Amino acid sequence: MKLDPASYAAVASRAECLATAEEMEAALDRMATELTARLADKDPLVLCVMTGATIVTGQLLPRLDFQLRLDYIHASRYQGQTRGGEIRWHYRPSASIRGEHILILDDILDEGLTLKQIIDACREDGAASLTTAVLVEKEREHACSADVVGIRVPDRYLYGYGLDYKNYFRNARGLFAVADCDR
Ligand SMILES: O=P(O)(O)OC[C@H]1O[C@H](OP(=O)(O)OP(=O)(O)O)[C@H](O)[C@@H]1O
Ligand code: HPA
Repeated sequence: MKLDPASYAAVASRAECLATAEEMEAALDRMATELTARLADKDPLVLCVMTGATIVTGQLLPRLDFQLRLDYIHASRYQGQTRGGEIRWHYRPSASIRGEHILILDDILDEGLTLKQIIDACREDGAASLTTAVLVEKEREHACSADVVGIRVPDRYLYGYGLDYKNYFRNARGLFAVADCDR
């Protein structure tokens, strides 16, 4: 569904900035340092979890100054809504995973159900090792944890840096929480 320009502007005007672009860049720097320590000698296969992880992947990879390869994996459970449902698999690169040191990159760990299913899938497909990294983690319980986290924020509905609100705002420069009335 499309958001009309007036509604788009109203959502943006009511949203609260939780982290500026500068703070998100600092989070990406910290992630790069931690991932370099873990993976620089592993020739990892990086899996970008589509679609939300496109921004963190694009911003993080140039900060990783070592040998790696990039592929993607696509499982989603929000479908443009603000509450998650059943996981839908769109692409699972099973044949490429066996024997590889896998780095799963996602934009957010919320309930953790998406990451848990992706971890289970990569184990089932024979990954040699698994490292997980998320740009944002909500302060709440999760079905699984991530090894590397960029920034931790309160449990509100977020957009920006890859995170969408009704399929919009992935390009927002900063991390924003929508107002309760927009949730
Ligand atoms: O921890 P969870 O509660 O499972 O939520 C996290 C997942 O939700 C979002 O994906 P979404 O299904 O919205 O697809 P998208 O990447 O296309 O936005 C996000 O990109 C994570 O993959
Ligand atoms: O807070 C969120 N915002 C956008 N996408 C999401 N997917 C899980 N949680 C969120």
